Amino acid sequence: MADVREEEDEEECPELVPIETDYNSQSVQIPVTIITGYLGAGKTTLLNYILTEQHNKRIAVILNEFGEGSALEKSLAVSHAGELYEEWLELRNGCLCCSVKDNGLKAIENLMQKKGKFDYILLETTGLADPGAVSAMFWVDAELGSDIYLDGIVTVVDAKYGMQHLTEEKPDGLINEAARQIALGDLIIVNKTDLIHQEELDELRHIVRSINGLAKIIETQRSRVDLSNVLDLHAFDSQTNENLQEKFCHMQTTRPHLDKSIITVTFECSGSILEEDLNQYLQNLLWEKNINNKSGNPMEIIRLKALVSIKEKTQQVIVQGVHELYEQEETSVNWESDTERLNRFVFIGRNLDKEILEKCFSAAVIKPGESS
Ligand SMILES: Nc1nc2c(ncn2[C@@H]2O[C@H](COP(=O)(O)OP(=O)(O)OP(=O)(O)O)[C@@H](O)[C@H]2O)c(=O)[nH]1
Ligand SMILES: [Zn+2]
Repeated sequence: MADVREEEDEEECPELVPIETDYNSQSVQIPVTIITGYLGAGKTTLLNYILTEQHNKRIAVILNEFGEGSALEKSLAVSHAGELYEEWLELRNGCLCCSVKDNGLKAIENLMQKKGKFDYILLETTGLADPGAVSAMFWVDAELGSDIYLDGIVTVVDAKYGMQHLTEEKPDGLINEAARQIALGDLIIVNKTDLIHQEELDELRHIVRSINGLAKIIETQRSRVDLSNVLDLHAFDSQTNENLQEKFCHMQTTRPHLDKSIITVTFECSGSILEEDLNQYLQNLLWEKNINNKSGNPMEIIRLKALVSIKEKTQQVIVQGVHELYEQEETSVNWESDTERLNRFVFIGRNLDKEILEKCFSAAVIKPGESS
């Protein structure tokens, strides 16, 4: 990594080269951004756009074909029958590309060996993939976790067909893939706006927001989006803390728009919680699934973010969750005073009931002034 930088900066006076802590630290962590979205929404168009834009990064692109029988149409990919993954291609700006057939982890390991050659990974999922399962790859493997981190999930929505994808009924009450992809997005790109009228666009935007009350929504044509909106989002680590604080102020619980629809629920609750009680609350919700809504249906959490106050900890703790996986991380931010500790939660999922979610958490909280 250092060699690459030196080559680049060869002509410059060394004293003027800014010190980037990332490059100086022992192990450089490489961010991975997952690009998801329904079939044909504009994911590859977005990848190509990112690669050709000015970004001063060496980007590795992984095209992910988990479980898909059909051949990739990608002009970027090279096909070699019978091989797990395919040749690396050199792209513009020294970027790299490879196509992953089955085992995402293997491909990333392969990538890691070439780590010196790039500093960002973009992973395009197939249109029907559950980005939650893909993002889990970066959470379950601790060793990998030390080299790569999940930066964010970008969901591309087809402005013309998005509504149709979202309203499609699934058998046996399964979650609609298009809705799940929106629920998991940290950034949602509503693409192909050239193909629809403003009123349709407003309606689609409204539905997207009703599903995900947390994500930033951007409208595009040909997936042309300012790269600062896509890369380095830090959506899954404690650097989001400030960001999250600010977002909470604007965010509210959304109302369902479609049948069995996915919504966002937010709430605040003051006080502190014992770590074991927090784990119990999250595990009841995510693992046991024994917290039901008023109709008796278990709540299904797809995405969760929270800022919590753990008893005896001076620092704010951030909780991140995707489906059954969750993680707590201490932030660098201290609580200002013991009396003003405010826990804040965002849940995105199905069959959610704000009142019940809040009540269950609140029951485990030690209110200011109370002793445990
Ligand atoms: N009219 C219009 N067409 C677009 C726009 N963006 C992309 N397309 C076209 O839509 C088609 C699908 O785009 P891709 O980028 O391949 O979509 P994808 O999500 O990667 O598709 P899959 O990988 O097959 O799921 C291509 O023919 C693009 O040229 C847009 O903003 N407007
Ligand atoms: Zn594609």
